[in-house]
Amino acid sequence: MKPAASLTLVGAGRMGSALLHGWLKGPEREISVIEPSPRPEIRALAEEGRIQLNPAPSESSIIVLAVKPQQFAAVSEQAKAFVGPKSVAISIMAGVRLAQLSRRLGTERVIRSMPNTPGAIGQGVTVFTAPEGAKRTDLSAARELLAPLGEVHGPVDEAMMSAVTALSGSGPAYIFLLAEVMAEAGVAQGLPRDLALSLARRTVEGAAALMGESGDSPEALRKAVTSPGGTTQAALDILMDTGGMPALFRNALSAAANRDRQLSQEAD
Ligand SMILES: NC(=O)C1=CN([C@@H]2O[C@H](COP(=O)(O)OP(=O)(O)OC[C@H]3O[C@@H](n4cnc5c(N)ncnc54)[C@H](O)[C@@H]3O)[C@@H](O)[C@H]2O)C=CC1
Ligand SMILES: O=C(O)[C@@H]1CCC=N1
Repeated sequence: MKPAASLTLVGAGRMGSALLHGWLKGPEREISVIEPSPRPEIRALAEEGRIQLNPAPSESSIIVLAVKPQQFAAVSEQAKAFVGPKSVAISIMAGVRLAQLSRRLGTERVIRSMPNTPGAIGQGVTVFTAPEGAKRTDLSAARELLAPLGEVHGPVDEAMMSAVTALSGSGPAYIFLLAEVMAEAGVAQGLPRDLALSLARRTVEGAAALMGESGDSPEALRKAVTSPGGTTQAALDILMDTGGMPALFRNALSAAANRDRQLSQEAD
């Protein structure tokens, strides 16, 4: 089969590798990976001839930037060598704005996106934004590239991206923390650690799967667990009290969104 348009991934860390694995399951295409410290699995893919690792620069149809935002200024000098008039650059970096991508990469054809780690198993959600007047082909390239990670929303107004990052980009960490602290609280109630961790994990996994399969709202599902005057109500009276989860999450998301805005300033 004829390889599709060439694709260059810059940075094959946690998220870059997740993207790469999705692409390798899709239609055949020429994929280059720029990564100074490749993981063994990336080296193995290069040895199998499925990707080209650290090739000499040449114009690529699509360049995906998956390095840390703090590395972007330095990396852009290198990445620019893969960008030409026929290229579209898609960033998954937190904080780095469309205008900064354009300026550092020397092209107007840029897309800013925010995926999340469940994308590694195709269960993620990604939101993207694009400059006004972006080519339809660039928007569809972004949708196609991000689809292996799961659901894709966009293009949205760029002003939403800090909140998106705070909610769904960082969000999986909040859920993992929930499993951790539920397990610790079970230990405090006298359960053996292994059993507490296993109950917390299965509860988070099962609740997420039920939410997905039933399609019911989180609120309806919560109410279905809560017998009036029962045990759940006793716990929720604490969790939903002033200073409880609603206030904590408002503050936490505000801190994450502010950090995203700070990263934008640092990328200047
Ligand atoms: N981890 C997450 O949950 C999410 C991360 N992101 C964004 O994805 C980006 C990458 O994050 P992670 O994958 O977590 O970080 P990571 O640290 O796992 O990956 C970054 C990779 O970039 C490589 N790198 C460093 N200098 C390079 C260079 N000059 N050329 C090419 N590659 C270079 C590093 O060796 C590393 O493998 C960040 O900008 C982050 O904001 C976005 C959504 C979710
Ligand atoms: O923590 C971070 O900065 C990145 C962006 C969203 C998830 N991880």
